Amino acid sequence: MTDSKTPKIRLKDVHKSFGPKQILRGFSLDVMPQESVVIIGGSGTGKSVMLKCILGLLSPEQGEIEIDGQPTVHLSNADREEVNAKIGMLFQNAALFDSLPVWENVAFGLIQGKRMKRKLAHDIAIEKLAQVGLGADVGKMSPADLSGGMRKRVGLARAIAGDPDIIFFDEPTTGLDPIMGHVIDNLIVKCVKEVGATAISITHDMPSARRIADRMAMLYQGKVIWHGPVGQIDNSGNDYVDQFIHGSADGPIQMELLKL
Ligand SMILES: Nc1ncnc2c1ncn2[C@@H]1O[C@H](COP(=O)(O)OP(=O)(O)OP(=O)(O)O)[C@@H](O)[C@H]1O
Repeated sequence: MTDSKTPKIRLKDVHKSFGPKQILRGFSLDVMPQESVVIIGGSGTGKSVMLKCILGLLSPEQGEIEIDGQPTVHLSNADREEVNAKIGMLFQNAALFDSLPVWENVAFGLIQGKRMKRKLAHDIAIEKLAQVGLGADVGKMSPADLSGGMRKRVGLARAIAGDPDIIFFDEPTTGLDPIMGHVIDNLIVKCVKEVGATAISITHDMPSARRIADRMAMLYQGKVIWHGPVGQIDNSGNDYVDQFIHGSADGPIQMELLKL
């Protein structure tokens, strides 16, 4: 058990390079239990790399990542599996298997990871589909026959299927129209609350970020250069944040393309 003052997720001075390319250069961030933090930052700044480091898919060459106060960077495979079993994930493209019916996509982690009996996993999948507003009839369909918004709902149902402590949302509204994006944001907020999870999201969609974040953190040149409650984002006093949230081509952030 951990107390409420222990961050659910702590990244301390994380460095990650690929050859000569330094992507994370001292990334530090604490995410408190049941907090929803959105990471913003330009394309290619390392937001996905940061999530992959937390999941153990990439190994930082310096720094530490703690979950519930426990260091995770050098875990054995078995311990890593145990940590990752606490984490749900909604991928950018929902990453559904078209060869399996919707319910089995939702139940995938329960059957494969938790070795749950199919009947029980099926019933939980139907319950989770209901939580995201989809009926049992959708459970029998192929993901290939669903609209983009429905696929996102199914991805969300799968992310919450194992009642995770932590959920990652990777660009949850990409590819959706603004109204469906809003609906998915509301569902994300509702589901995260119902499960009692801690959430980290990465997105370029500022209206979505404002809806789902308690706090935002801006990544620039491998570090968190500003973080604060979502209500302070418009008065951050940080020129980089201002440029980013207004999507302005002029300002201190010089995109690689603009240098050409
Ligand atoms: N396995 C890898 N090998 C080499 N380079 C990589 C690898 N993974 C990521 N990178 C590089 O790291 C940089 C950051 O990538 P990342 O996907 O984290 O960016 P991002 O901030 O999530 O971008 P976007 O918002 O466009 O999705 C990019 O330059 C990318 O090419």
